[in-house]
Amino acid sequence: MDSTLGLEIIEVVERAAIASAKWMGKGEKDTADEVAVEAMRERMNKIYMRGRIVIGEGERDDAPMLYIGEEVGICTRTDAKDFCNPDELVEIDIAVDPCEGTNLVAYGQPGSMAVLAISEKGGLFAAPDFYMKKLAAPASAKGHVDINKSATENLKILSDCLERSIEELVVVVMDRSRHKDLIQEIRGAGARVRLISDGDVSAAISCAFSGTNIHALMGIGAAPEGVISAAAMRCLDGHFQGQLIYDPEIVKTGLIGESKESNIARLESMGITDPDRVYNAEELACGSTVLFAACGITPGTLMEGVRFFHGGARTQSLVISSQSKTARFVDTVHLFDKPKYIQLR
Ligand SMILES: O=C(COP(=O)(O)O)[C@@H](O)[C@H](O)[C@H](O)[C@H](O)COP(=O)(O)O
Ligand SMILES: [Mn+2]
Ligand SMILES: [Mn+2]
Repeated sequence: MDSTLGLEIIEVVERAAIASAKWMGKGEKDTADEVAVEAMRERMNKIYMRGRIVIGEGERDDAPMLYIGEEVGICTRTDAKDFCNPDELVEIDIAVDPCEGTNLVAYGQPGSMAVLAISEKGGLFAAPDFYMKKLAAPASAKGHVDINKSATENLKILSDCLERSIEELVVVVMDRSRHKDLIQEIRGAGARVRLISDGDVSAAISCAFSGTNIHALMGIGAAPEGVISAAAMRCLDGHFQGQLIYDPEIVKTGLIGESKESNIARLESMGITDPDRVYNAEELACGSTVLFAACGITPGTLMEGVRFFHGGARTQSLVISSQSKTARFVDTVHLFDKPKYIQLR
């Protein structure tokens, strides 16, 4: 994969984050999402690449942009042969969430980001628009904790791996009724729970960074977000496991098809014959090279949000590469229109 891609995708997530941040706190989640999609797509189509969206805007809501299967990049244009040699370029698959945490942006809450993951063709699991049970934990617990074990058992293991008491552990769980028992169990085991209303990508990746005070993510979120989280965790060597959830009874909220049976049939039509399979990060993001980029929209555990000043904005992004084995925090000043000054922080 071209190493300059790592630089180009920083701008892709930055543009999406800036566009969305303009709608921060305005209570209009759809607009905050739409402008991020538009900005991401526009910048992506300027990159010298042959890309295809494998995780994108709604499978079900017939989204006009960054839809699953959409080809992106200069070298996918019909006139591509006039200025590039598409045959020489590796075909890449892209998973995007231009506005991860639309509610967080709309209501001015922390933890939203513009995010994407890239790998060569076939390198990312094309997750259906279902739910996923997730377990994320730091690298030292990788392969020791297990999604098939109870929360109590995993907390004991985590406590040993991190050499701290269970009381010193913080577990992020999405604040949903489906997690009532899970939350009770975690608290009962002695750990502390951080409930989030949205944004489990940020929570999953935060587990890989010491100092975030997040030691695990447990519970059920969306499957596409699971693949994006897995891409980052695979590069960071963190622990991530995901299991598709296709039973509407378990999820209790959201769109998840009519019945368990029809969902199993849908998974089968996609080639998923074992719907209960547990996938690890290396299976969800199996490509030989994986790139991940995110830019904070509102401030979060990992990144600052977009800060506007007269004539410009300052952003913070995180770019992770399996190839260069780096996690880069990129601080960028964007000059829009003859700024009166450049904000230092
Ligand atoms: O919070 C989220 C919303 O993402 P977005 O729609 O891109 O703003 C994600 O982090 C969650 O993973 C997920 O979408 C959520 O768990 C869906 O669950 P629910 O709200 O219960 O239907
Ligand atoms: Mn999302
Ligand atoms: Mn989104």
